[in-house]
Amino acid sequence: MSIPRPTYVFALKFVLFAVSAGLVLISLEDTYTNAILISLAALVCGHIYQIFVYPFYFSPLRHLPEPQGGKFPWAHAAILGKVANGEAYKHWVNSIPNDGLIRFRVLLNQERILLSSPAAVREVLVTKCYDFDKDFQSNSLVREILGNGLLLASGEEHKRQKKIMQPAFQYRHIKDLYPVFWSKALESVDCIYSEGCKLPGSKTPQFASDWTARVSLDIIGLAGMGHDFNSIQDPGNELFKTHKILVKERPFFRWMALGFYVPIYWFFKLPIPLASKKQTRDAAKVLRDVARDLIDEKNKDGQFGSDILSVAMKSGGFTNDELVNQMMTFLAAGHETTAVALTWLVYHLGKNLDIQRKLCRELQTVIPRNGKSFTKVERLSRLVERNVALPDYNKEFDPLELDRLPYLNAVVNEILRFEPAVPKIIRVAQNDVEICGTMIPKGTTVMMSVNGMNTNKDLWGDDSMEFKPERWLNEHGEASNSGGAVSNYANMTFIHGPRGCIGKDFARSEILCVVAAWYRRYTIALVNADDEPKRTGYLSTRPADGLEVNFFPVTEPGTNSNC
Ligand code: HEM
Repeated sequence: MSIPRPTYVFALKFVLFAVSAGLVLISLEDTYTNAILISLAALVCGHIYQIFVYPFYFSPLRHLPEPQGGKFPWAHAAILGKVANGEAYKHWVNSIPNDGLIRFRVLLNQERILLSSPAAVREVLVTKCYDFDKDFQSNSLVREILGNGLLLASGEEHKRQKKIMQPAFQYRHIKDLYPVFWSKALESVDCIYSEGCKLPGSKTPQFASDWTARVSLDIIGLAGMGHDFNSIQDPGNELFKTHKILVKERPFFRWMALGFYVPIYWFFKLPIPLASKKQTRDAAKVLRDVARDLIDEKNKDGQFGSDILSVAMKSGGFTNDELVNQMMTFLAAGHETTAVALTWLVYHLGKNLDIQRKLCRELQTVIPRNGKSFTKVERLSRLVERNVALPDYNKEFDPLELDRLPYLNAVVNEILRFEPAVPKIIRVAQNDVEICGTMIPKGTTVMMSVNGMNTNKDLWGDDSMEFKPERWLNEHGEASNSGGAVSNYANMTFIHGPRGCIGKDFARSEILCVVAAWYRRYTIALVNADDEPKRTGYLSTRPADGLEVNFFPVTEPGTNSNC
């Protein structure tokens, strides 16, 4: 169970103190005016102490390095509000000299800690994981939509749920899902061809984010719960539209951002009719009903597939309501994140056409044009292409082979490092607890900058700010698992420890399949290649304009290959 932050506790104590001081005076002197004046004075003094005295003269965090600026009343929140989600933390981690901890302040000088070293991150995420919990306010708001699933559960309840769900996400099970990932990826290739593929020179661009959302929703629907949302074929269908309402950052979710600075939770609980709140709840109900029907169906006919829901049901560890909560959690945590990662991949390969060509060439050596089996023409064209390994032409293509393609894996690892879909992590100290020898008072909010750590020069080398898949290859062109980083904690994309992303292998394999299918068949060119896209989003950060691209078919390997 999380707790409110120190400032609110402090303010509450002073209100109580002021009111009781007032009551004592009323009973002693019976003069209401004096009593009210003294109560007010106590309140004002308390707040002056908390805002102007404590953070600078008494706080155990006062000696830590701070970013520049930070003027009253907004303090460093003024900077956080001006730049895209997570960008200020990234800058601070990479520019402020520190020993692993940075202090910053938000509205009315409330103190926050930003972690910047592997040792500090390790303490919070691994060795003292349950001394820190997720943010009480945002969790409570999101829990109304998703239920108390794995993402939001705390303490012992979280341990119980993770133990039951873990087997469904182990790689030995994820590899059974490759055919689902691959068939959906191929379906999107065909649909892009009929809806959006352009011959060179024609100009009707597509939005990359639209295709990444469609393909990733179908994959999480089918591989997660055995249900085809059919959004690749039919983006106008009701379920796709409903899911869009849920993941779109409506004002409902923006309240969470405000909650970082002021205690909005209780206000939000008041029965004030807000259109966005109702719309989000209605959309959640539709999806919960779909999940409930699927569970009932599976229970009735006893047919369990290889999807995550079936595996969870077979474990027998969850009630039906808990299963619904888990499905809502996977739909929320597993859709937008992979869609965003894929969109950024399209952007960076659009900026780096040489990387795109190298990837395409690797894919053409092993994947048949139709993604299934090699045709006679392909066999012939490969014979004329020199230095191309000859695949076994009689075999159906097995998507598990993608795991063995070094450049494809390097490109996917690099996009996950360079553009982590979740750029910042928030925790709240549940007790007075030390991080790297500094005492952190109970209730302090602790931030981790995922994109800051992922691009830190000290951890990744001087080229840390470049998009460079080659860092994931050794000198023989074979896969290198660390990407050259000096610590395991340098790569924070899926974080670490007991609360690390359970969908890590699922997401990687899904992205691998979609990228292989798309770049095997298309060159994807940015419409505005010279513009840096504006970033938007509170939970994940994506290109604000949806990223306009053109899909051009690549020619087959042979003397005239265009990739
Ligand atoms: C590129 C894709 C993804 C990224 C970058 C990502 C990242 C993350 C991160 C950073 C967390 C930790 C959040 C926190 O503790 O504050 C997390 C947790 C989680 N993710 Fe993912 N995720 C991805 C894909 C997925 C997928 C595909 C699924 C499910 C199918 C999934 C399910 C979850 C769940 C259930 C948790 C909570 C785990 C726990 O608290 O024990 N994620 N993810």
